[in-house]
Amino acid sequence: MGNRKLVDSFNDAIDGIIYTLKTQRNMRIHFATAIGVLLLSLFFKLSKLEVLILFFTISLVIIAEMINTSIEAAIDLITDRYHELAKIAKNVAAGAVFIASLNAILVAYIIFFDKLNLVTEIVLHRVRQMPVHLTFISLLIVILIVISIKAFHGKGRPFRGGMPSGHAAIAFSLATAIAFISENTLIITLSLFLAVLVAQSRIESQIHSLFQVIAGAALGVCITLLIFQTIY
Ligand SMILES: Nc1ncnc2c1ncn2[C@@H]1O[C@H](COP(=O)(O)OP(=O)(O)OP(=O)(O)O)[C@@H](O)[C@H]1O
Repeated sequence: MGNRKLVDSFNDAIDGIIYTLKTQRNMRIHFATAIGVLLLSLFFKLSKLEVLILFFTISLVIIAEMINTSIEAAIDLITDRYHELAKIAKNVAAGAVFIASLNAILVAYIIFFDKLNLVTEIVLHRVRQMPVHLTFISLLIVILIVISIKAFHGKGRPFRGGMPSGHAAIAFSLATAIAFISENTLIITLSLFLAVLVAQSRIESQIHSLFQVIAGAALGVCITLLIFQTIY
């Protein structure tokens, strides 16, 4: 009987985690980020202490999100009307998640930045030295895919709708150029973030589909890469 109760408690706890994952978009983002960071950590020689800090940081964000969800549910149980105290309770809980997430960004930056910067330099150098014909082939593949899809679903003008997204092409072309010029992980991350924002805004405003944006981004990257391999 005692054993069964323990199993029940485990099941309830896991149900709680699954509920949060199913209902909270932020929790899905935390999970995806945690998986990405853990995968990344496999490629670097982290010390025991660094791994421990990583585990604690990931746990802290997930625990904060779960307590936030729990408080939201408790408040919604008490009232579905506007109440200043309900607002305070929910905002404070959300603030806790925000602090845990900021801490996670700081920890990731401190643990990975130096290691990533070295890898960035090596990767950029290798990509630049890559035989030009490989980039030409990649570009040709992207162009053929774009033309084929345009032939079947052709609509839109070069800078408004249709295939591919011109904005995504330019944004990712600039991000690629910035990567080669700066060779700095932080600057590359920030410029990629801007490019992704541009792409996301095209999808959100329903001017382009995800696929059109990806095609635009691929074109932008390939063309800029070619320029850097041959001219710059
Ligand atoms: N009953 C209420 N009275 C007053 N303000 C509320 C109430 N319910 C929600 N709010 C406000 O709306 C915000 C969002 O609350 P909601 O319950 O929709 O959480 P959510 O969208 O899941 O947020 P989170 O992204 O933090 O998980 C709260 O932070 C609070 O400012």
